[in-house]
Amino acid sequence: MASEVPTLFDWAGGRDALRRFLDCFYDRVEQDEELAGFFPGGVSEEHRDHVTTWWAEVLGGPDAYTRELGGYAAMLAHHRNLSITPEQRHRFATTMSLAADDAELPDDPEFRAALMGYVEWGTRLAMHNSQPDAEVVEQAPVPRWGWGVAPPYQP
Ligand code: HEM
Repeated sequence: MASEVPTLFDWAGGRDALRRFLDCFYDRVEQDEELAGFFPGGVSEEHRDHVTTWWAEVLGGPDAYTRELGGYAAMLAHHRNLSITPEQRHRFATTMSLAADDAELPDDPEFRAALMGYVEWGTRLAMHNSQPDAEVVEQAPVPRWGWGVAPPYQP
């Protein structure tokens, strides 16, 4: 039954696992010649914490980004005018895949396909919205990502 399918948040291992993932990611970003320039002085504790809260909500956990951190509009505002290039977007996305390995997130094909589906979607939107002349959707709910076509196989 569909109601028995776990959320991606629970499958990942909850907030602690997502924080581990994002720490591995931003530790790589800080050393990356393509991406480090976005975060002068390094990626702050506050940034790591806020982005973890975002990811938790997207993957089906608590909706704290919406309730406490300004929701979609706040996230959007952080990306405006960053002028992300296709090369930077690609590096960002592939670095997330490496960070998922570093953090030892579940490596079943279904989970990783769903995770990287969101990364591909999110980075393309971030790149679009970051262009100085972008037409953007200012108000939208925080997305809720699911398993797509391949939930865990449960005989
Ligand atoms: C799946 C894709 C992405 C997600 C989920 C994401 C998530 C977020 C969130 C939630 C924030 C706001 C944090 C807060 O509330 O304090 C943020 C800020 C930021 N993001 Fe992203 N982001 C993505 C893609 C990108 C890309 C592709 C880049 C650049 C290559 C980028 C660069 C930044 C920067 C520089 C900030 C901080 C801006 C500031 O503090 O003014 N993001 N991101």
